[in-house]
Amino acid sequence: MARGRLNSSSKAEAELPKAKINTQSLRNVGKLLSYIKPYRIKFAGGLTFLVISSLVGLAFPGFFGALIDASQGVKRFGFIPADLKKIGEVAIVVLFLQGFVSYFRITWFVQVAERSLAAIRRDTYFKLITLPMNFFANRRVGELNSRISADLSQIQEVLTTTFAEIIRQVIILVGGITLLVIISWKLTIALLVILPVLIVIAIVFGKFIRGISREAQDQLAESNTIVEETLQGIANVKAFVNEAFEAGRYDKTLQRVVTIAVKGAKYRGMFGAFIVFCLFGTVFSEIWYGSYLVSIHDKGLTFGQLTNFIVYAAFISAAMGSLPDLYANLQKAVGASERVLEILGETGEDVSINASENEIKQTIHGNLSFSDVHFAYPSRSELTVLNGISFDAKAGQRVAIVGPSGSGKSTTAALILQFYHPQSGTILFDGRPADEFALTDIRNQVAIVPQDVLLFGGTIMENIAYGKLNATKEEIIQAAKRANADQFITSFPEAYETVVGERGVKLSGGQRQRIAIARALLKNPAILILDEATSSLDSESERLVQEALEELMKGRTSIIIAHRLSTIREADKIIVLEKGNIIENGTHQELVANEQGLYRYLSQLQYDVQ
Ligand SMILES: Nc1ncnc2c1ncn2[C@@H]1O[C@H](COP(=O)(O)OP(=O)(O)OP(=O)(O)O)[C@@H](O)[C@H]1O
Repeated sequence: MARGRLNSSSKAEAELPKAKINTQSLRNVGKLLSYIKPYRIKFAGGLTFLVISSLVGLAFPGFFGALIDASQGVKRFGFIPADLKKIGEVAIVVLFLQGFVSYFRITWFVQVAERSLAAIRRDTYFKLITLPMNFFANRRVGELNSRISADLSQIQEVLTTTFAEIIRQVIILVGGITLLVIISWKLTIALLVILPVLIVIAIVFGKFIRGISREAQDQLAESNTIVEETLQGIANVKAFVNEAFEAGRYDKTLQRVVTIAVKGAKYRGMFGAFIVFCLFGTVFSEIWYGSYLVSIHDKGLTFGQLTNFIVYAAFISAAMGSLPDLYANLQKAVGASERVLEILGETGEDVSINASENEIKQTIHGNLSFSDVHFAYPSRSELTVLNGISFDAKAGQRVAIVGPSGSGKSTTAALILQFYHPQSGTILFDGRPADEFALTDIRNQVAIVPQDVLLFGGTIMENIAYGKLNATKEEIIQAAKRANADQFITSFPEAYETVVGERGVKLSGGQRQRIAIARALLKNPAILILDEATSSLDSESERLVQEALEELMKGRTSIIIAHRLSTIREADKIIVLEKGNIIENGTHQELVANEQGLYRYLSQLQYDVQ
């Protein structure tokens, strides 16, 4: 499973799929071009300079011919004298202008592309993080990540380079052929008969060889996966004494890489021989025929014209050779744009990109009710997860939700946070339906201490401040003290500046939980959801976490998703869920009194009922 996933992502990175270019797909891409609009003047300037620099680039070899002819006393163009010095002076002015135009063309294009791309990146990222949870249920993170990296980089390449290159090469191709015809139509016909055939063969052959090297790359990725897997699970490999097995497995894939690479090398060699023979053969034949035309003085060519011809022929062969790759790049960018547009077209949640607009407008005091809530996850609509749930939590009360795994406890929490919306029934805050509140008002006044606390790569200080971004240092330290976290934090040499997360210090489960509690304390919510960790902590850590939780729960409505029943005896109300139904409801004392009840049974499993 893991291997398949890793492979497919490395393949995706190697080659983005191409899309068909038609009016519909171009119209779609046109929508992304609206990001260029603010910079349209620069873009138009860049385009104009591009056309000028391409035309000048095309005209420049004319000087070579003129120089050679002038050296032999032949005057090529009426407007350029047959004087080496004068030709040199004109050429320097043209070169200077060309440099000037090229500089602005490149910097302007890159400026426009970088700025518009940053705007597209920002919008895509913002859209992604404000999309409803359900969107993420159906997609893999890796896939979404590639939208922001690979797809947008492809669009960027087209905007910065490919687009300009296509225009330049087309101008060179059309202009070059026209000039060739003017110089010598006989040589041009000879060239145009051979060149396209050669180029088509070269492209087809090149594609075939690329296919083989991609196959070798995929195979190599497969072998890298083995290394990754075994190193990650090295303890397993050693425990089962499977070193020899893994080495054999790795060796087998390496052999396959070598076989494919050797096969590729054979074709590559043939390709090289073909290029040497045919391409140089063509060049030789052209020069041979050209020299013959020069030798028959009356209807023939001048030396300068032959030189020009050779240079232009090189230009147009390069243009013909590069266009297929450029076109393929364009196709990939069209595909990438369509995928990015798909995300931009999704409907996001009602969250503003301006933090000031997300501030609390309506205060919630902490009364929470579920009224006949029915819910099924949109991605699995056939499975009813909550089947008519109704309960009340008055402001300041502690309500515990217990029940077997899969009974719908976490789903209830997700609904309180408005991650999903019930198909029927209502969730009420202070007696008013949730949809009468701004989404951000609800989420700003509900905090969750999750089972598995995710710390971001950054300092402990920053991680606690995630609960209130504008918190002062004193507030953060105060929250950490109340969460029983200050002591362990200050025991690190860098205290609050200690970097945690993937590249930093690893914190224990209990320490991470206390950071999460400090975060929630800073947020100071009216309603608190505690998703109790399933894995138990050692008793000292447990005591510290429990104390911190007591501090956190003070004075606010707390919904406790409990796995260990010992922690909820003092709850004002315990709701017992089974398969999405509330089957029991009452205080600990009331529920253990029910001899046939599920709660009593679950309690007996964990400890003796008292
Ligand atoms: N994102 C989701 N998409 C589809 N189905 C889901 C999703 N999350 C949970 N479910 C399903 O909903 C049901 C209830 O899951 P939920 O996580 O609410 O149970 P739980 O009581 O919290 O379980 P546990 O104690 O194991 O955490 C399960 O059948 C689960 O498979």
